[in-house]
Amino acid sequence: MHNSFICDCRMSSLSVDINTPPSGTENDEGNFMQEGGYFDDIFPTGLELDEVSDAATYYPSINYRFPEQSELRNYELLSKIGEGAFSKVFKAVDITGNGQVPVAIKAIKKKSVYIRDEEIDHDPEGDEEIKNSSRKQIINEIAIHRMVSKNSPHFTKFIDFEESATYFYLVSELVTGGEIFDKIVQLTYFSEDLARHVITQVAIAVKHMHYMGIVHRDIKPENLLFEPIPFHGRNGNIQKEDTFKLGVGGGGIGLVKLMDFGLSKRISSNTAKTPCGTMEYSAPEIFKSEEYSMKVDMWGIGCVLFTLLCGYPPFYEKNQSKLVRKISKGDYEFLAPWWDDISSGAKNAIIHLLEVDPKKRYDIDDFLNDPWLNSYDCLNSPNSNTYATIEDILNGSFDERTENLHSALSCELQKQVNTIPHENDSSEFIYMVEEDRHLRGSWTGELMMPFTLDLKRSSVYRRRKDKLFFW
Ligand SMILES: Nc1ncnc2c1ncn2[C@@H]1O[C@H](COP(=O)(O)OP(=O)(O)OP(=O)(O)O)[C@@H](O)[C@H]1O
Repeated sequence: MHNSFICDCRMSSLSVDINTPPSGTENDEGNFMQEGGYFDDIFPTGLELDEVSDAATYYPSINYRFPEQSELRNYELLSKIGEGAFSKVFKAVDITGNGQVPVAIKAIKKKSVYIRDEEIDHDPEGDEEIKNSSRKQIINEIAIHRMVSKNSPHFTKFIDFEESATYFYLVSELVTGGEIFDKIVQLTYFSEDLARHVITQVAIAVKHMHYMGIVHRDIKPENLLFEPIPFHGRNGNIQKEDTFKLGVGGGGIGLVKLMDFGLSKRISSNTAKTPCGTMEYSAPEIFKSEEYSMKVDMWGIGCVLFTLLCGYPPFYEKNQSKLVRKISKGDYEFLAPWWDDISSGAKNAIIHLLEVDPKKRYDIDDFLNDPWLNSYDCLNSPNSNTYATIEDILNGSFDERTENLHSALSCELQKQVNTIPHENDSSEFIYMVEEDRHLRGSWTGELMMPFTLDLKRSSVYRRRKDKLFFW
């Protein structure tokens, strides 16, 4: 489903001047299409779906390097850096003079979103309804992305939005390290300190979301990106983690950012009912159709932590119904020899996260206070080069905000908590919901998101399984 993160920085060779807008599509103010769409107040580049659809015909047929470029107005796509089930993600630059820092653009083909809806909607009342529901999904993703990333470094920053006849374009901060998933593949598994470094930052991000009344619902290593820090594999071996430094990171992983809000949801009463997520990381209550809450994210954190520490996910079965049975019973093991050297503190944290009963499961504050999470092995080894050096600071791999994750945690949380709009005074979100009501057609409840069982890239698992087999 995802391509590896290959940051190819070559400029695309466009054969036309894409700074020149297509004729006949601008209004007097220079805005593309008619103003007044409900996106306009939320997103400066907002466009109305129907008006845009007609405009597609004005585009000259040009051989762009990427077809997604042809209808994109303000950015030039440079290279493809990722792919989701229904989208392609590109490295791009703003061509309107609003900054030269490269950004990431997720181009979602509308048709694929509509087809996905058709597959899962049992009784669609026609195209319009499907379009509206898809649009609602996208609005939801953008609004949540925009809200949560405003005041926290642990999310990819939301930057902009464009809509054309064929695509939704979501513009966000470009994170250059790649996915944590690929790091697990590269290193096979992480030291406990590096696992703490990653999962603490995920927990801070989740705390931020939960405080805003938003549940992410798709926490997995593929949705965790990182800013790189210099990496020197032990003895030149790139598959061995280097020294971990508190406040800096290790294994080439610095700041960690949570992304992909496609399944995120604002839940007012702390509960939600729509089954969704990536199967291996989904909590048992989802399969049991019970009401579930913010605690599903805690299960996701548990699955990620387990995977970071041993290199394979806690639940894996090719057969989906067997997988569901295993998850429902919380049937996982700390298999020897993989878990022999992993501390009881780490196992204890996982046991509390992978607790089948959501009422007994850790909530985000319980996890942030977990003793294992709040201790670092490197602090107990006097000879190790634990802290950031001048070199780290000079080469930018030192992140002041996380100078000492151990103590910065509470300070960071406090800072974030102070800037989070409280549930009741989140006018932006309320506004979005109000605007949603203006959608044509009726909105008939939530979509059932399909489970995506994708272990194609889980070479981690295969590698571990092979090793187990030959052990
Ligand atoms: N801001 C970003 N910076 C760098 N890479 C990114 C960024 N956003 C996305 N990517 C890359 O593109 C991939 C796909 O993005 P994303 O997960 O948002 O797409 P999706 O269609 O929602 O995927 P999925 O099918 O998992 O839901 C990511 O896994 C990541 O490798």
